[in-house]
Parts: sequence; C-alpha cells; structure tokens
Amino acid sequence: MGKRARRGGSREKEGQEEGAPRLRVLTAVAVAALASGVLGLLALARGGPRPAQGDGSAVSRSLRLEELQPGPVRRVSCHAKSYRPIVPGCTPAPNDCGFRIVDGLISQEEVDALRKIAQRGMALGGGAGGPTILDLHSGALSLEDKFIDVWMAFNLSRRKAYTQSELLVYHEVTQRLAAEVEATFGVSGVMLTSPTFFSRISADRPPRIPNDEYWHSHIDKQQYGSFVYTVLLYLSDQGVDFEGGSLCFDSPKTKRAVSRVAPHPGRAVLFTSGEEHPHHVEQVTSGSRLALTVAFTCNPDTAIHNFLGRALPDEGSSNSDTNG
Ligand SMILES: O=C(O)CCC(=O)C(=O)O
Ligand SMILES: [Fe+2]
Repeated sequence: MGKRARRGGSREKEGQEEGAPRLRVLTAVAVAALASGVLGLLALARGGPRPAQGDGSAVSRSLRLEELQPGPVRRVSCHAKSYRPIVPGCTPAPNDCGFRIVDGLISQEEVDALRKIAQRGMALGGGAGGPTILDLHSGALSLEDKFIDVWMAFNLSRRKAYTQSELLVYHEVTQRLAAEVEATFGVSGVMLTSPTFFSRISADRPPRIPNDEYWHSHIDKQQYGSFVYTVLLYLSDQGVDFEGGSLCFDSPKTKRAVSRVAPHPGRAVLFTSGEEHPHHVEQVTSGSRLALTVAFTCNPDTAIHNFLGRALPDEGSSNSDTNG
C-alpha cells in the first residue's frame, strides 16, 4: 500500500463535467433494466423532507449527535430478520452486527485514481438533481432524470472506454475492503454484490425526482436486497470540497439521527446492512461530495461474478479478467 490518504488536500473540484459534451438521446430498454437496481439509490423519498430535529437549528442538532471517530468495531444486536438466508461463518451472528470507521485503508494515490475513474464516466452524464450515480458493473449512469448505460455512452461519444488495467485499482480496493469486512466482523467468504457505485452529490442542483432526495433515512438491506455488509468509502473532504453531507446513523425506532461520520478522503465506514442500521446523508449545502458504495453478500446467487468485465481488454493482452 502506498502513502495513506491525506486529509484536506482538495484537488480539482467535483462536478466539472458541465463543459463536457453530454449525450442527450440515449435510451434503451436494457438500460432501464440495468438501472432498476440502482433506482432506489441513496434514500428513497418517503413522504417528503425529513423533519428537523429538536428546534431544527444546526447547533441543536450538532449538540445531540455523537461524532463518530475511527476505532474498533462497535457491536450492536442484529435485526434477526435482516440476515436470511443465514450462511454460517459469513452472515453476522445475532449479537455481532455493528459498525466501524477506518482511516488510511487506501492510499492518496488510490483515492486520486478512483476520483479520476468516477469523473471520467460522470462526464458523459450527470443527474439533473443533486446526485449523480455511476455503477460500472451494471453500467448505470445518471443522465438528467434517468439512467443511461455508461459503456454505450462511451461508444456513442467515440471516447475510449475504461480498460481493465485502468480499473484494476477499483478491483483491488474492493478486495481490500472485503478483507477488512471479514477481519472486522470475524467472518469469511464475503462476496461483492450489486449495486456498487460512485455517488456524487452536488449542492447547487435542487432535487428533481424523488430519488434525488438522498437525505431520508433508509436501510440498505431493504433498499438493495442482497447487502449484508455495506462499506462507504469517501473520496472527497468535508470542509474542503463540500459542506454538510455527513453520514448519519439513525435510531431504528424514531429514524432520527443519533450519530454522524464526517467524510474525509480514504475514510471507510463498514457496517452491517440490516435494520439495526438505518442511516441517511445530511444535505450537502455547498460544493460536491464524492463517495463509493461497495457491498458484500454471503449468498453466491447474489454475488457479482464478473466485476468490471465490460472493460476493454488491454492492448496486447488476451484477457486479464477482474472477476469479483
Ligand atoms: O454516501 C454515503 O455516506 C451514504 C450512501 C448510502 O447510504 C448508500 O449508498 O446506500
Ligand atoms: Fe445506504
């Protein structure tokens, strides 16, 4: 592993795709199908904006929320129904759910490489509201208020698509995250699952569709089905690249925020994906926030078997696969 990811080193700002050509006409049934797993991204709007806590002021909110820091895993009881089918040794034991924040799992070079990968794909699209999603496994990329297929977008724009070696860092990072999940929760056999995606939230775009309202509480297991362990890897810096945008864990009973995590480059948040962990992203009030959501399952039927398999082979190589 190279140098640990530094804090506060803002590079070029996110959201610079404005000048890049956008593909305006690109729809396909296949795209809608592949996007369907991603349509529920972030939080689904459930009954309008989230009510403010207490008197609603930022100060009163910040006094009540615990600021979570890197450290050992914090265990909580699992929500039993969230973890079916039970795969012994892989799904969490009833009292072994929890979350953990880890800094420095990936190097600054890896953060930069992942940011470039995200920016290159997102330059072909861009959500009309705040969030832009890019899932390189399914190909789903936000464009205005729908999804297109990023691989098709590369073809139509006559730009060279990602090569397998270009995406190697992404593959290596997901493998490292899998190992960290296993070490953290004392399990083995976790497998990458879908969706796994970059998300960029731009403060200057008001929500246009319900899925743009990322600040509502949700549970990943309900939202995405196959998730057993979620990892959020942050690729931009709160206070430098953007303001607001903390990850908040909510009370399973009231769904109100009880604690929060400040996103910083290279910071990873690992947590069990069941009903013990409702969460949401605080509204981003300025700038642009970039993160990567990666998730793991214990069920081979929902595992990704050919992660990044749509990337171009490298010149001169027959086929260097990046199987998940
Ligand atoms: O980016 C974050 O901090 C949270 C994203 C999230 O909750 C999700 O992708 O399900
Ligand atoms: Fe989530």
